[in-house]
Amino acid sequence: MVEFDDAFRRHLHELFVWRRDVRRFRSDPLPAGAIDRLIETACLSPSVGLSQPWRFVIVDDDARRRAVTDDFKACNADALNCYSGDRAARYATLKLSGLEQAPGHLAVFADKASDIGHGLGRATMPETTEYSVVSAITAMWLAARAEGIGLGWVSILSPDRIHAILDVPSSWKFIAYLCIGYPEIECDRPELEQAKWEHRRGADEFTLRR
Ligand SMILES: Cc1cc2c(cc1C)N(C[C@H](O)[C@H](O)[C@H](O)COP(=O)(O)O)c1[nH]c(=O)[nH]c(=O)c1N2
Repeated sequence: MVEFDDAFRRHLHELFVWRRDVRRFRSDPLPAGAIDRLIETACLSPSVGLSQPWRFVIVDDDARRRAVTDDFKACNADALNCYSGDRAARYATLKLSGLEQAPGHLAVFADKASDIGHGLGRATMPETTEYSVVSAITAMWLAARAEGIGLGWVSILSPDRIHAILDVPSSWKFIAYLCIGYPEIECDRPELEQAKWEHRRGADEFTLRR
């Protein structure tokens, strides 16, 4: 039996406050096995029917990393075109990936064809497969921060292109491309808030009582 005291809870809250989406990485390499350890922690996450649908691809190959970065640049240029005026000018100043600096690249997929878990919990809500994978990424994000490692989620990518670049089974649905490394700076405020793109709102704005 493990118990968690007030000091631990306060510390854990600090972890939530100081977890950041990181796009600016130092060039120092990650310690050997760091990404594997984060994956092991992610595998402790809840999953629908204990299906563990997460699939991880550690991307070390330079050509593949360059192809992903090129896809990001193309998708980000398209995204910029969706804005106009001041919003477009502001979007153009945002740094929205650390793909070129991060020492670690990790792609995460959900295996939609796996029968692990025997379908429990998925009949009426097949999307719970993807939800399970997202919960694993969140655990990894926090575990990384606890080790001083930053993680940045990149979704400005074309899933079909990522599939082709990484040559993964067709039943795997692309969920996230993660940049992993030591952050240039630590901050308790989201970078998009600092850039005045959006501000973080309080829980009362998102909570109904019935
Ligand atoms: C599903 C998903 C997808 C993305 C993100 C997050 C999530 C959950 N975020 C990070 C996002 O911008 C960030 O979490 C918020 O701005 C809040 O900042 P903190 O995570 O609190 O630092 C993100 N950030 C970015 O720079 N490029 C991206 O493509 C994405 N994509």
